[in-house]
Amino acid sequence: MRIDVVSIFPEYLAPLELSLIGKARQDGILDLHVHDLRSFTTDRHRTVDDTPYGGGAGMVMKPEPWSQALTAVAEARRGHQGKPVLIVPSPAGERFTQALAHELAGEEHLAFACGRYEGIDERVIEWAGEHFDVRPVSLGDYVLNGGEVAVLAMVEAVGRLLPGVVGNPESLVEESHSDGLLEYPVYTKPAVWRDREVPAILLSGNHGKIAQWRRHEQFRRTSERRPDLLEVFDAGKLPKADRLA
Ligand SMILES: OB(O)c1ccc2cc[nH]c2c1
Repeated sequence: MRIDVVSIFPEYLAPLELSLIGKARQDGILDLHVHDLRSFTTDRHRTVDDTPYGGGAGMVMKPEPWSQALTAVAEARRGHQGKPVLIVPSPAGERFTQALAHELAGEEHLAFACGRYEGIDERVIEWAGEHFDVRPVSLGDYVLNGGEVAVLAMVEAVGRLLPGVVGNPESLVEESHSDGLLEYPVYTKPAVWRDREVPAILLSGNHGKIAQWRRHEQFRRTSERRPDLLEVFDAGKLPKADRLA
């Protein structure tokens, strides 16, 4: 299996040189490549983030460096069958489970996009679908500062399932858990990127409507990706009007 990881902190992935995963790499079972996102920027300051449209705290990762990095990753496997899987660690993703680890262990090529700040411009996730089978994935319903720790966990969970990695295959058994709503999508400049526009409401300056839109997006995403979470959320008896239209 080939694995590519894109991060602004490539040194965060150093632990993958250790222990069973490190040995799997030495044995040629795992072919791991880590890429620094900043090497795909073109400005003097190697800028990877900007302010969020619609306001709010923090910064959002710019789309263009990501498109350059992910294009390079996709081209590394040109000529191979099917689209590689792109895992985007995110608190707003499908839940990572042992079943998913087993599914991913059957793939020829996995790519991981490590977000930071408030996340990656949502249009990158949409665009990447042209080159990858894109899977936003959450380790569980808590928030880290970026995707790297999640990648370390997932690479270990998947790598250990590959034949020849753990000494005794009998020892491969595990579980997982969850509650709450998923995050809304985030956007930053430019307002139009590769013919994809930022939702107009986020440019309106109407903070009430923006908050309403973001709440709706949370329910839309949770309904699409984590319906199991809605049952837990409804236990709080939220008025139906706040639900999806
Ligand atoms: O909790 B997480 O899995 C996670 C993943 C990516 C980002 C980017 C900014 N915060 C993040 C948290």
